[in-house]
Amino acid sequence: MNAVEIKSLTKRYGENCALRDFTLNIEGGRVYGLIGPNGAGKTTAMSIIATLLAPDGGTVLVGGHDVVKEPTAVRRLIGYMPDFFGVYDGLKATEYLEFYAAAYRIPAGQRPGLVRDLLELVNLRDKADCYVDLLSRGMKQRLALARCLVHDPAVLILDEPASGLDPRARAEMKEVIRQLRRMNKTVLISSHILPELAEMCDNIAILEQGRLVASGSVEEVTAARQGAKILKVEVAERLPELISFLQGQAQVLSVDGDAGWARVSFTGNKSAQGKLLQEIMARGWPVLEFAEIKGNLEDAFMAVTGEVKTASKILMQR
Ligand SMILES: Nc1ncnc2c1ncn2[C@@H]1O[C@H](COP(=O)(O)OP(=O)(O)OP(=O)(O)O)[C@@H](O)[C@H]1O
Repeated sequence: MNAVEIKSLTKRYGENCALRDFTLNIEGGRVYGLIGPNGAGKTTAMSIIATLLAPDGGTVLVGGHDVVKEPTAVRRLIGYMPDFFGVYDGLKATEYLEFYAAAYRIPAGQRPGLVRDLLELVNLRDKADCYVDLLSRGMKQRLALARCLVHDPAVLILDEPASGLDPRARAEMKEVIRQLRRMNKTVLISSHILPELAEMCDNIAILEQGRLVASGSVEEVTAARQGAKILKVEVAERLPELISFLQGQAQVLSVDGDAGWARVSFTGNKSAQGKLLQEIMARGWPVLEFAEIKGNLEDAFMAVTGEVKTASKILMQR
């Protein structure tokens, strides 16, 4: 059964269309990653699911309840962690969670046990008596996640929970999310940290300029992109010139040279790859490496988003 059903969701901010006909079904008990570059519409989509923002069109159902018509029922089912949040000064971690437990009308007798369990879950048991404003950023993020779990929601909406964390804090956050999956929670998590999302998520959805451009299991999305392989072309000199040359070639969707070599999104087959290599060599570039990079989530992301940019470029040229 789908825990969240997003259908033809549209949201505009004035002239700016932040979500365009966005449709996605999120199966119960699974972890979904929402990936997209800055401004893709991830926070907008999550705010609508969390009943904090009204859509301009389309529907979102959480546990069968409409976010616009039945916000109270939806709020009972979800825990939402925004990408930016504050913690109250002068409260200890335990008091902070007890405050939220009271707000959710958890009976007073149950609160101490619940708070202990939540602190245990997010690995903050030894910080129970620490003032929250003195916790590290990673600890605050985990405490905020514990806060989202106070009312035992079935669905968690986590907007960039690992942003700004160092590698150790990210690993700890990742472990908590794995634990949520074991607890059979449905989790929608947004991030820019693609390889980490791949490890944590069952499924991914890629948003670009408010549109869903790919969704499915990590493996499916990667396989679907096989039509657009990523080639690594490394040359000893004249890289900018090579990039311009490649951009003008048939079957090249996009070229990125940020890593010191050309990352080419290429739709041709093996023989077309061979021809491309011959062309490059015939023009005198000293080729150090010419290889197909095995697909992973990051490549899929690059290929997909590159494709969208290319598509928009083509449309604009018409
Ligand atoms: N309150 C607002 N008023 C006007 N425009 C907004 C508002 N919030 C978001 N936008 C615009 O809507 C688009 C989508 O923004 P959104 O924050 O949803 O993207 P995002 O994918 O979460 O980005 P990021 O990864 O940078 O957080 C952007 O173009 C953004 O500038």
